[in-house]
Amino acid sequence: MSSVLPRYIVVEGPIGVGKTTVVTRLAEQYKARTVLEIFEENPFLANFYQDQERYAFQTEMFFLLSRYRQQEDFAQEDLFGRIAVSDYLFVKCRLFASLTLNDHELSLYDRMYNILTTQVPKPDVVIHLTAPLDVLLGRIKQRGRSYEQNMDPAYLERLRSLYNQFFQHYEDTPLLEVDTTDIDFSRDDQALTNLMEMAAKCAPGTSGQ
Ligand SMILES: Nc1ncnc2c1ncn2[C@@H]1O[C@H](COP(=O)(O)OP(=O)(O)OP(=O)(O)O)[C@@H](O)[C@H]1O
Ligand SMILES: Nc1nc(=O)c2ncn([C@H]3C[C@H](O)[C@@H](CO)O3)c2[nH]1
Repeated sequence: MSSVLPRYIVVEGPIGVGKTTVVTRLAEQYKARTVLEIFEENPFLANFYQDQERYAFQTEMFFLLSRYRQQEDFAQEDLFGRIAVSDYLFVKCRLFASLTLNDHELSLYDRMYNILTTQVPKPDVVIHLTAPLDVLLGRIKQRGRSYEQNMDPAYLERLRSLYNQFFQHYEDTPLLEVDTTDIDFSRDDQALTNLMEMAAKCAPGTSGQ
């Protein structure tokens, strides 16, 4: 492929769809650097899955502040010559918060979110990965993180449709939507190459030729 590749690519989509898989495989194939979400550090996450109402605010604040910190570091690094690939958009924080927080919590949350979001670097292209609910549940089960095993399918479905709605109206950057039901990016090298070609065609100032 002789195309000019996008410099900063974000991969998004609901829980278990395969974001991290795609990002790490792209990073291997294109010697890119990664900006991966650090969810293991969130001390509230396992409790959140036990009792969402009680732990939602702490969980969302922790994700918001730690992602902000990570984006701040990323913005200061010299990207020259190297592609960067991330498994989240900053707005992910706000999407989850809108699902999990009550009205009072959300209005307090927004005061912080609206200040922080202005500083965040914008990708050249966003890849939105999709899959039906049963496929997501299957991947989450197969991955086997203990605290996710009793995830309410209704929660995952609300998140899935929130992502679909959000990207239907998304205009901030070029967008590529990919149904992953029958594509296994963890094994299929050609699928990964095709994905990068499509992303390059989408991004401004680049060409997939
Ligand atoms: N296209 C695919 N086909 C089949 N299995 C996949 C595919 N992509 C990822 N998987 C598998 O599904 C599971 C979830 O993938 P992954 O951890 O990459 O999802 P994620 O979107 O990053 O999840 P999270 O939102 O929790 O961070 C993993 O076990 C992975 O190996
Ligand atoms: N409540 C909540 N808010 C977020 O911003 C958020 N981002 C990720 N997650 C959960 C999904 C996976 O279990 C796990 C890894 O993505 O962390 C979140 N949960």
